[in-house]
Amino acid sequence: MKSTWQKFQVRYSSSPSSKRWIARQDRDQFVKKALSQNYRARSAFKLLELDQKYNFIKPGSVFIDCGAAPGGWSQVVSRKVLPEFDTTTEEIKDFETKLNGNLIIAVDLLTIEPIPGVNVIQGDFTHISTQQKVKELLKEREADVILSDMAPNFSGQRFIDHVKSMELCEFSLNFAERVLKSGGTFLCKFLMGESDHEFRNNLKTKFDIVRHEKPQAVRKKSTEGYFMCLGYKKNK
Ligand SMILES: C[S@@+](CC[C@H](N)C(=O)[O-])C[C@H]1O[C@@H](n2cnc3c(N)ncnc32)[C@H](O)[C@@H]1O
Repeated sequence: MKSTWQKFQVRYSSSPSSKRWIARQDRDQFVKKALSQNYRARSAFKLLELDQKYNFIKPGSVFIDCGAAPGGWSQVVSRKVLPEFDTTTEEIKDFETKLNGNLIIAVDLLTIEPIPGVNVIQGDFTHISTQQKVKELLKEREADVILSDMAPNFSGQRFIDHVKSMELCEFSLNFAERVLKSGGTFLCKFLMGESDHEFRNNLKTKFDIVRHEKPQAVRKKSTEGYFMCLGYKKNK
């Protein structure tokens, strides 16, 4: 039986650009690791590396994963805090009690195939209506961890992509300020450029620790970076 990746190769391997993309994927150690460990995206290894360094994915917590499709990061969270869900193939009975206080919410413009223990919302995170759906799922709880791996559709123009990416960062920070608990964690992807230092300075007024990270799974030539923010200073 063919894997999803093999089926993709058969369907999309005709144009030169897709051939180049497929060749790059074939050489990529993180694509291979993702396939062998059954992660939907190589980006899972970015989150795994950051969690290994900062240990912020802890059981009994509320996680919001913005820009979650196809679901690699939510898989990482689910596997760590709900390991028993990952191995079961049976229908999970008594679902609520087995969540052990964990609440994982994944949001994306695109559809996300179900992930054990993860609540999926399809919608634009920059829209109030989508954020409202997240708040409804929170049921008055505050979030321990807000993740944003949101990326704009790439225009190929570095400055434009940077600006759009910083806009998404602003939206996720704005949301975080409303639902993140004191001491909470915020992790946000951005594309480096002229204004990221401004955003970083703003983050520094709101969190005890703000680090610029570039995990190994980020491609060398990419301008992508992450702001890892720990210790949210609520009401400051
Ligand atoms: C790099 S991918 C995320 C990969 C994901 N972390 C994973 O591990 O599978 C970026 C995602 O951001 C989503 N995105 C971009 N803008 C968005 C928005 N305004 N609202 C919700 N999702 C958005 C895209 O649809 C895309 O799926």
